[in-house]
Amino acid sequence: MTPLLELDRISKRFGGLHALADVSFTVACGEILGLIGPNGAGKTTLFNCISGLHPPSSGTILYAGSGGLMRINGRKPEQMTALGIARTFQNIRLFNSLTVLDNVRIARHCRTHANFVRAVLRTRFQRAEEQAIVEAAMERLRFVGLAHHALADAGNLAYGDQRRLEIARALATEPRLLLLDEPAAGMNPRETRRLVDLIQAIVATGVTVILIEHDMKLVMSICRRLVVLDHGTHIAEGPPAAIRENPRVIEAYLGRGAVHA
Ligand SMILES: Nc1ncnc2c1ncn2[C@@H]1O[C@H](COP(=O)(O)OP(=O)(O)OP(=O)(O)O)[C@@H](O)[C@H]1O
Repeated sequence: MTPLLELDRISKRFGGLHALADVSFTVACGEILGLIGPNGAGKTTLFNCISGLHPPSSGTILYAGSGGLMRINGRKPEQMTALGIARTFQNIRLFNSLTVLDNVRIARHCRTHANFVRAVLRTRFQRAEEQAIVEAAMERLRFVGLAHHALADAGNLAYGDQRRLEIARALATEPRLLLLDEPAAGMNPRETRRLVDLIQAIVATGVTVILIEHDMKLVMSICRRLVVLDHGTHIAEGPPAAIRENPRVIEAYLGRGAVHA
């Protein structure tokens, strides 16, 4: 397997709380890796470390760049985005009063060369680039099935559509690694089925995905490999069938005694 991301003994402390303790695992190029664990296990904290929102307290994050694996600890979120790491959030973070198209256009700006002077002067370069941004944004909206809502306010979209808009926005940054934080939360079964198709279509384009999800049916069906966290520690890793039978995982989810019940 060719590694895209390697986490080596990542720890994160908030005061006296060890949200993550020595978490290590590797993500291969092109896979959908499921990251699961009970509430408070440290899953979102790990996404925050990888995406630069909260740098780890210790440990190393390695990411495959053009010259091989490089250490990316401590880079800011916009630098992580420029490296090709994009994410969605557990609580949807859209600009509700902007249109669906504008939400994606804003994200797209990280891949452009616009600057203040060009913007004020409205140079031909600037106008051409703006046009390219709109086209690229529309392409992402078509990809997630939201092109027909392009001019609607984001806040007026149905819940499942808002989640897919978040994904379109992340895709607009041209990621190599996409971190999806509970994308199926609050979705009905039909929306969840569409989400599964969408995630598979994203991976088919060459993007690697790490998926945090509490919907076990979804995770087990879409991921060939799972990593399980509990109380900030890595307790298991492997294919869904083995994880389902793993006594430490059963205990983490159901409590002591469940293993022998
Ligand atoms: N910014 C923060 N400041 C202090 N404590 C935090 C912060 N972020 C997370 N925590 C704590 O770290 C622990 C791990 O939280 P985290 O949100 O990463 O868990 P999770 O596995 O994503 O949970 P859930 O499945 O409920 O979303 C929790 O005890 C949480 O309260």
